[in-house]
Amino acid sequence: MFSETRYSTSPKDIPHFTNERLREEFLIESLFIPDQLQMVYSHIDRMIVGGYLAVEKTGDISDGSAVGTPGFFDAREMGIVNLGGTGTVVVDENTYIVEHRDVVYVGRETKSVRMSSKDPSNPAAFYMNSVPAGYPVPSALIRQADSKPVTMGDEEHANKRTLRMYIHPEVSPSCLLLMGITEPAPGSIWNTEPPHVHERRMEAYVYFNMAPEDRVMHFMGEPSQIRNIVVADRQAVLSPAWSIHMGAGTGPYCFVWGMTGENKAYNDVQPVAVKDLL
Ligand SMILES: O=C(O)C(=O)C[C@H](O)C(=O)CO
Ligand SMILES: [Zn+2]
Repeated sequence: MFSETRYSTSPKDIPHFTNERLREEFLIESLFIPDQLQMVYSHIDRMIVGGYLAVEKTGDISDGSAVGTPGFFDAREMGIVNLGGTGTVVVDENTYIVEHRDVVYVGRETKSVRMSSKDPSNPAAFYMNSVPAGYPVPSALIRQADSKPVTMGDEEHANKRTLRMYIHPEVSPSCLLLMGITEPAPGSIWNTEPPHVHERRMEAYVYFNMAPEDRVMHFMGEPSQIRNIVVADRQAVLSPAWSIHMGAGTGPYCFVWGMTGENKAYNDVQPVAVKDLL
């Protein structure tokens, strides 16, 4: 089921990494291959990052042998974000019509998830984050209109953006998964400023709605050892608890952020002033 398994990395290793090694550890390049479920198992808080580009076939997630339980969701929850055209997600007996930027929450003890597209010429692109969950929460469709928007930053710093919370205690509950989508305002290029670390949670990003020729310069690492990863459309990045994360795009972009760890306290973060980055 997993195209790759990634193990955890110590921040002490980062100064010794080549660019290739940095990309190998933290960048996930190919999540959207027509009709092939792509799943990367990360040992960073055991988050699974997945993608399914539904063209002709229906993608199915039910078998748990790869995670060591009879069913995939016997001890896991998942968030599914549609980055593409209209699709359908069937979670056991519930059928959800999922538009671009809608999110489906799948709770622990779900038996099966089936994903398909309405129109193969404009396929749905389902992006997934799945993490261990201690108790079941009912599955739900969270439409963009139901998400909670928060506007941050300003034009002077080119970091004005709208962050939308979807899987979040104030919007739609989960066990330990948090997910949302951030979009910079036209002309703003920076996300997540000031940067921060969150010692008690890891994070994964997928960048999307980018022109093929554009790139996001994603910055990561301990505040005193900043590195960058060049990221293209629909590529994902893993962000360990010890790493800052911020990025600047050469053109318009959006990104999905997903987090898990000890808590769901979105504000349990330690900001780092840009002037302190080295
Ligand atoms: O632009 C932002 O700021 C974000 O989107 C922040 C992420 O949600 C994040 O890093 C949450 O910890
Ligand atoms: Zn963060």
